[in-house]
Amino acid sequence: MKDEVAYLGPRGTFTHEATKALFPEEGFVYTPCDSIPDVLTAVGKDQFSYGVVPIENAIEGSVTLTLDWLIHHVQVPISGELIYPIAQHLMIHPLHKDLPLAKVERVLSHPQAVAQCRGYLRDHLPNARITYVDSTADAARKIRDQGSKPWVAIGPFMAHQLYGLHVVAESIQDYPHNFTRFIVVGREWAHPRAPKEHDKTSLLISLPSDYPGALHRVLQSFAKGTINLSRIESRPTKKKLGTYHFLIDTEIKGDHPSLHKALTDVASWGCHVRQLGSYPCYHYQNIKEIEVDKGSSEAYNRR
Ligand SMILES: O=C(O)C(=O)Cc1ccccc1
Repeated sequence: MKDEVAYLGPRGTFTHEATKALFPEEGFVYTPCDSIPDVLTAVGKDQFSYGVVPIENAIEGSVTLTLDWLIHHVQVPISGELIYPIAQHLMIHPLHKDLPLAKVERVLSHPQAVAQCRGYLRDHLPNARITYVDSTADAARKIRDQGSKPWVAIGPFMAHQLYGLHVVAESIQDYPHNFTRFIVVGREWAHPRAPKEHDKTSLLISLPSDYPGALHRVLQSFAKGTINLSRIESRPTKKKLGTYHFLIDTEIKGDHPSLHKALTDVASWGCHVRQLGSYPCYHYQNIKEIEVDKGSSEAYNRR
């Protein structure tokens, strides 16, 4: 019986690449889902052992859909992380491979991919209409299926191969060193061969409403336990403008006594604490023997 891994599909997404790097063994079946919520919901219903979705990008920041779905809609633990290189390519149906960019009428891609290439699009495709779709490979598939339309997609090198498109321009993201953090959700997991970079515990902390300086006191509790915080981000509670949940990533194992002490302290004076997961973190550089997107590995090597 093979363990099933759901990922943001269709085949050819960056998430597909990351899934192959995270689960390289024969013993897994990869199943593409249409959207990030579909992945997280299906894992939450135990339809899959694992799920893989993007959570943060080096240029555009957090994938807020992932964060909000984890906060408000599902209770699935984060069980792993991979930092993976991203190279965005501009691709077009072969029927239009000689079309001047000025004649392109529409650009399709995932919001994150569009945001990573805003400068390029302003300079080279100022008149094209932006259409957001659920993933980069979904955009490539639509260009294949809408052959006669003068449209382009932004996405991974592998997507142009899978969907028979022509690459108009490679690595069009506005900044070099473009990486995305992908998370594994579901069952406990560790990479079968790669050395982990470090452990991480992600927390969701909600402050008491009537406590001036509460956030400072939370940070003090971590500082007192010499717990390094690698990220802190506020997300709306969606209940009232100006009220937030705080997502805090700590570089410590979830069962470490120092973390237990800090969280006991913050809970004692009215904070609500939810552990989103405690998990090993990996970086692409340590996962050498995995098939990767040509553009991404080239982009990585050009870092
Ligand atoms: O995985 C994909 O291809 C996506 O569409 C999500 C995404 C978009 C941009 C960078 C990383 C992941």
